[in-house]
Amino acid sequence: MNRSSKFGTPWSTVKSVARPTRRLFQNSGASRRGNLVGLNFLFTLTDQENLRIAVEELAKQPTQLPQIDQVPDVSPNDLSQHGNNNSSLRKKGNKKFLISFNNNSNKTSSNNQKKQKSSTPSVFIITIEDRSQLLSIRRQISDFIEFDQQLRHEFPKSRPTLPSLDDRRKSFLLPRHLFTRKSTAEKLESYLRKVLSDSHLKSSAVLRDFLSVKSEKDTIRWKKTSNSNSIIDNRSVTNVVLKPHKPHKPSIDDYDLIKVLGRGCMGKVILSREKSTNRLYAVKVISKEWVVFRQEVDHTRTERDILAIASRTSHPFLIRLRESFHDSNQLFLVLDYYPGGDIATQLAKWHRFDDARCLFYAAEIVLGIEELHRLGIVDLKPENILIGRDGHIVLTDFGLSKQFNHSWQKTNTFCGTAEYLAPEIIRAEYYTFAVDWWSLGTLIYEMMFGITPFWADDQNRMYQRVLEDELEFPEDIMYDAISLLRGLLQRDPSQRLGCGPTGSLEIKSHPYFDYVDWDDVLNKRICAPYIPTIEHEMDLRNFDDVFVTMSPKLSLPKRDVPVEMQQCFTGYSFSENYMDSRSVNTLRASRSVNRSLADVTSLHRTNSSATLGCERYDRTDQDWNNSSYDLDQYISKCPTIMVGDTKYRNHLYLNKRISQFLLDDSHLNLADNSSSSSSTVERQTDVYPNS
Ligand SMILES: Nc1ncnc2c1ncn2[C@@H]1O[C@H](COP(=O)(O)OP(=O)(O)OP(=O)(O)O)[C@@H](O)[C@H]1O
Repeated sequence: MNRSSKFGTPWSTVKSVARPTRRLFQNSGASRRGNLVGLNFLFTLTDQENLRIAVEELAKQPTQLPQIDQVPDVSPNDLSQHGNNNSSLRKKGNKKFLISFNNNSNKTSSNNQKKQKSSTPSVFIITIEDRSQLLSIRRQISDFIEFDQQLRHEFPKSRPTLPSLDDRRKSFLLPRHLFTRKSTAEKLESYLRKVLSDSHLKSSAVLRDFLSVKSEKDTIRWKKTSNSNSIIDNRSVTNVVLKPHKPHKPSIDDYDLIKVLGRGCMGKVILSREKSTNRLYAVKVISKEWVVFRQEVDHTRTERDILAIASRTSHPFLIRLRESFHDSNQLFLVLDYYPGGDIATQLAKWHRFDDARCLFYAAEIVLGIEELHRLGIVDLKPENILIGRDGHIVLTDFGLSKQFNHSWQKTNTFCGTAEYLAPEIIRAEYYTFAVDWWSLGTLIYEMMFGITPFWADDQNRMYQRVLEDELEFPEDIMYDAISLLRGLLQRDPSQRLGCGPTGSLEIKSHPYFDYVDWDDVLNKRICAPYIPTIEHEMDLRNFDDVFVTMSPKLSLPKRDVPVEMQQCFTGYSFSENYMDSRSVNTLRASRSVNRSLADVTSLHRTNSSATLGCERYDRTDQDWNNSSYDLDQYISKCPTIMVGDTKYRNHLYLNKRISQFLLDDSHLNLADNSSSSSSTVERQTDVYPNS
């Protein structure tokens, strides 16, 4: 295929250089030299038609063997000497041949040559062109593999798979007519095309990082804007004056509000369509007026922080926050839309679930809670479990720290999910991750029997029952289920299932889950026993009519939020698209330093990824550098949790400690730390300047 004609790009100007590029993500000296490295190709995300992509393999550099005329002449006598280890030359006509008299060295040398040949990595030139820019970067296969792994981590659900890049075996196995030999470059090209045509992937930080300028050979050229005929401005990127990129500031105007899906204490959740991508999201709208006058600022900030932390990990069973922003009256959380409704609505419809459904949901919820605990988050609200189109669930709406408040009675008057509260919370004692295992026990009980174990008409009576009453079961229940529920609904948290030294493993290895392959659960390889009926995109039958018939319009505030109170919401904005390379690196680093972090924080169940939310919290905050006072104040207001024998102020405090630890490069032993952090600082100042 003639790529020049296909893309109209000056392929002839691309020189065949077969030098291996630096490893991707590994910022070497060049990266610290200036603002060249790390520069992004800001291709027009919505302008797919004008996006041109090409991948071409550079000719391999010939293996470096000694030049024939550099090898010294050897007398024929030398050839007869046995045991001569040195390579010698024999003349044959005009030609000279390299001969070795030592079998071993002969082998080694040819092995070395082979090795050298095969270890010379292929280098691919990726060219991407849109209306205004032309990107030309060099990557190796290993870079693609690393990129694919990053995507796999960030987007476990949907992403194109990196093709098998070695097709030799297939060529023997497949009949000839079925075997179409695609070059590696073509395979990589179609892989990249798929990535770039996925609206989520193409705006991800991982892709942004992959397509950024990493070495001096990588270039971005700007086309002359006056001429639409794809004329490239020949100035190299190094001498173009770089204007800081100001990302689009998200607002509710980016969405068409369609229908109300639900309503809670905090506000409405509205099914909305993002105008630029045509995708549906659930936008949670919270009135600032309500937040301020009900003194719920901390709660709303905590919710946003926890959502941001959870979004980082792309866990299959945790809701994903796409972005958050605010205007003068409202706060907005843009979440993935789950069309199957929530478990509460399902229970209202079916009253109780069959055994298979209970086991299926229980297993997925266990993994969701496990992940929350790994992130240092407690306080799961189990009634907030949403069902996806495929029947799998996600946990949402976690992190309302109202349940962490010491003055719990006061919190309770605000909005309660009292049925799931663990006895230690009701007794206003310090509590640990154990509270979530109690809540899980309550939820499984409810899914099995259609009623919570200590249900009562009157809330106070319910608390009393939670603290005192015997746990009762209907007669026809399986022994394993009874044993699991007794274990989870232990009043003494230290005796509760899941709270021993092996943590959640205690639950996962309980006989109730005997036939569960946890790896299959995590990878969603188990078919959901119930698939919600959804006939078309706008089918809202799984949501309560009471909400669906409400007006999706944003209501105007009855009174204005005082100007001085507006600053409470500084830094509320978040976008998953701005997870910069620092965060990616930190995430990678966090895995490698997990053990030492656990030592530092005495938090055996918290993983340092918890820092990411805090990092975002810090870094999206425009005035963060001057606002450590605010954070301290914020932390001081946060309720306390117990982790082992240590008392902590909520997860943010932990995050801050771990963040500081991570930011101290000496612990990390990462080559790319210093440079990546500097690029972050550059970029962070651009994020939502007015937020
Ligand atoms: N991402 C989503 N996809 C589909 N429906 C959703 C989504 N998020 C929320 N909902 C619906 O909206 C309802 C209310 O949402 P949510 O619980 O987050 O609001 P809230 O104001 O925090 O409520 P709460 O009173 O529990 O604090 C949910 O029960 C669910 O039915």
